[in-house]
Amino acid sequence: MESRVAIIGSGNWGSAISKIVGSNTKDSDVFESTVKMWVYEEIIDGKKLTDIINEQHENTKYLPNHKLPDNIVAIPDCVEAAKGADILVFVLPHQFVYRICEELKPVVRRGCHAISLIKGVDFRGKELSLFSEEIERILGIPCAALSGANIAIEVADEQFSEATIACRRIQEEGPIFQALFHAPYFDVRVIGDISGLQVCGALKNVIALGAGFVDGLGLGDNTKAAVLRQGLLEMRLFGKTFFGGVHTETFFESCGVADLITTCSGGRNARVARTFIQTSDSKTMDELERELLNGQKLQGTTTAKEVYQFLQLQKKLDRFPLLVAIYRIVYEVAPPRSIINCLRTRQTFD
Ligand SMILES: NC(=O)C1=CN([C@@H]2O[C@H](COP(=O)(O)OP(=O)(O)OC[C@H]3O[C@@H](n4cnc5c(N)ncnc54)[C@H](O)[C@@H]3O)[C@@H](O)[C@H]2O)C=CC1
Ligand SMILES: O=C(CO)COP(=O)(O)O
Repeated sequence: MESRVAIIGSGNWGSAISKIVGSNTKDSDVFESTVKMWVYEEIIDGKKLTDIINEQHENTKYLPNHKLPDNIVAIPDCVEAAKGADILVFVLPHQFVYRICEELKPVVRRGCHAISLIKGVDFRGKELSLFSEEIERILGIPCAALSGANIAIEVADEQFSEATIACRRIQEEGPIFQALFHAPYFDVRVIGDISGLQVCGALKNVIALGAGFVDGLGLGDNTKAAVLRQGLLEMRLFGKTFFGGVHTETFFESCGVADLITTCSGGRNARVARTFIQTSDSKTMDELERELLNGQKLQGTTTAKEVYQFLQLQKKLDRFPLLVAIYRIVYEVAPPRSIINCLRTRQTFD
């Protein structure tokens, strides 16, 4: 029997990936053609976003000027979208995942598989977990993860990108997820390191804030490269310290260094962080996110806070100087140039 796919989320990345998923399920022997996509309902110019997507086949708010395949069907109720699915694709800003999973719990059927495209960590209380773990825990189904150097608009424009999928049973699940996500312009490699892949996806968003600060300060590429180098080291240390089975090789996949580079150059986190430094009227990152992103969500700011609080609890702040410096610039009005101090190997006084 063909597998039924549902996409949970329809923002900038959710809409871009729905182009690939819709095209791969259409006329497939493996997947049912129709893909239900949960859309957080909004009214755009007096019309429901779900109606716009279903009539115009375009998400005019989150991915304007890109046609979605007509077998992608927008559904405003997440329970309705997920009911009966064999594969659930989670692609929503990380702050909303927990609530949605709780809503889906009663309808997710046994034998269903999930894959998380979310970049972030879950920190509530004392435990820090990855979203594949949270989805598995709440819904009781296995969850893989996809991450890579994938600025949504470039993927939607069909510019060549690589991506990494991590799953536990590579032989069994790998080909299914490849069939769902691989495209001539979206080249997917499958690995086994689920934790490493997600640590990369979460932390690179924080490092990208640092890269944005460097841009905003008018510093050059050498300084930015220093931020990326230190960032990559802290990403690896974080993964190896707090999660089992994290491999150094993962940091050389698309989900690792490649995503770090792309996010630090063209991503939203870097862009908003740059403006944060350059604006003269001391706006907060949250204010700038609302002003600049038209409803899209920054993941780096919340992740910076979650990671900082976790490291504080673990008494390991001193081992992650760059992550700490970025947190303090965003939340404790530390001078932006303090980012340089944490890159120095010897104390100097400017
Ligand atoms: N945009 C990109 O280039 C990429 C994003 N990602 C990751 O994918 C995940 C999803 O990101 P995007 O699709 O870009 O989302 P987005 O940044 O476009 O976020 C907006 C989405 O959040 C929804 N939303 C707003 N308020 C909500 C609420 N109260 N409850 C539930 N949903 C609500 C909106 O309807 C919209 O679908 C994130 O973890 C992100 O890091 C990964 C690769 C690329
Ligand atoms: O994850 C991304 C690219 O791979 C997108 O990064 P931003 O959220 O900073 O735009």
